[in-house]
Amino acid sequence: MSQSKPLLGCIADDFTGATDLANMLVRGGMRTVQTIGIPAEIPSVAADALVIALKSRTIPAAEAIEQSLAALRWLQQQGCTQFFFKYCSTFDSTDAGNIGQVTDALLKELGADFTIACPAFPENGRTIYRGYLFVADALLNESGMENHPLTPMTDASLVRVLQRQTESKVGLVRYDTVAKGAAAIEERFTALRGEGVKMAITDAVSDKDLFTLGEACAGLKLITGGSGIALGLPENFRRAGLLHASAEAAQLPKVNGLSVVLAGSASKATNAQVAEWNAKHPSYRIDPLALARGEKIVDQALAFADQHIKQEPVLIYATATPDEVKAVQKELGVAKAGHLVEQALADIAAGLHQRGVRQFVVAGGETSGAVVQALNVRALRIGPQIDPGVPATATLDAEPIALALKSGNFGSVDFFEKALRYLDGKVPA
Ligand SMILES: Nc1ncnc2c1ncn2[C@@H]1O[C@H](COP(=O)(O)OP(=O)(O)OP(=O)(O)O)[C@@H](O)[C@H]1O
Ligand SMILES: O=C(O)[C@@H](O)C(=O)CO
Repeated sequence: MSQSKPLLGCIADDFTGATDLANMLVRGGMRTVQTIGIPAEIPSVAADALVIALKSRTIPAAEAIEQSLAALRWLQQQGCTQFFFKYCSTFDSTDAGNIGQVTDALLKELGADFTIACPAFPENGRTIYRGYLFVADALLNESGMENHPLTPMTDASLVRVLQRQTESKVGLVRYDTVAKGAAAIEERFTALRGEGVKMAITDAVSDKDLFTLGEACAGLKLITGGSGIALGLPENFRRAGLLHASAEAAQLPKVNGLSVVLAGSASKATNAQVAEWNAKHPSYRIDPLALARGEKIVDQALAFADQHIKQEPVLIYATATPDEVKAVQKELGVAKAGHLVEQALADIAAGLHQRGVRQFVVAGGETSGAVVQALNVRALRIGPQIDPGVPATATLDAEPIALALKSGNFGSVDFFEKALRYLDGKVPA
């Protein structure tokens, strides 16, 4: 893999989340490689951190545990000494899992008795106070996340949400402790351990809090959370003399080819980005009910792309308002609707690749998972940040594909156009 062994081994429960975390680690000076699932062969580039992207957020808990443990064992074999379980900054999960269940399994496998759960990502408006998660000015359950197609978040108390997913005791490190600094946080960890707490939600309202928390986590075998809590981790390795300054900036190879945008996210931000694109550029809308009726939607979408892509990029999307999504789900069921749309976008991505498309902007974590699997992507090099939480990436193949995998609620309203510029190598100085 590299002259030196990787330090941090990360398991992400979806693909956009994985690039979000990888982006954060790269910004912190860690050379980072992201693999799609457990790689069959070891990537041949040097890395201080490895991020394994799973698609385990919404699968049955037993399968998520099995996949996460397999990923952990592979990371241990590569020499990683600290481990990170990355999930969504909006704590996307249901009572059936998988955050609590997977955390329990990872702790047990590592022989560890305590970890934190910190999805805070202030740069993207996610803050935690007294255990309650806010998205910008709204509590999680009033932020639009209560309408998520797969993981509706209807309770903002993360202690309660996590407690429903585990038999282990869940605790809280409150903001007043975090504000006192790393030593006070570590004391609180010890006290919580004494009370039998295995997982503690940690308050954090700013990047400064995340740096402090990161420092306090230096001795933990396992850290769990969003990408924000990774902010402070590179410094721990530097302080220990294990991470050295690297001249390798977040550089990507130039990827030539046609470009498209695929959106299977129904999140608020994606809805706004789709509307912005539609005002100026061509797009094709996938109707999930037509898919369910067996209409040849994939062929129609590809035929539409054929009319445009040699002149300009197109958007192909299933993105819809919460009411429209609910109506489709009522008719088809949540899982079937999600799967039909993901499969269609995956088939469309494969068809577009055959037509010479090499630059893909993809919106939605589940959607990105389906698309990168269809494109046979095995590992990604992480490039410059497009917007907070979303880097430009390129596959590690001889003939690379450029990808921007956008989490549903990330990115400015003009994200699609901006991302296409980045994938084309037009990065502002
Ligand atoms: N019009 C629609 N009707 C029903 N389901 C849809 C529709 N559009 C998209 N979906 C499904 O909704 C789910 C959206 O999940 P996805 O993870 O891709 O986006 P997201 O949740 O916004 O992103 P993230 O997980 O990064 O926050 C997918 O399973 C997708 O297939
Ligand atoms: O943490 C986030 O919000 C994202 O990286 C993500 O996981 C959304 O799917």
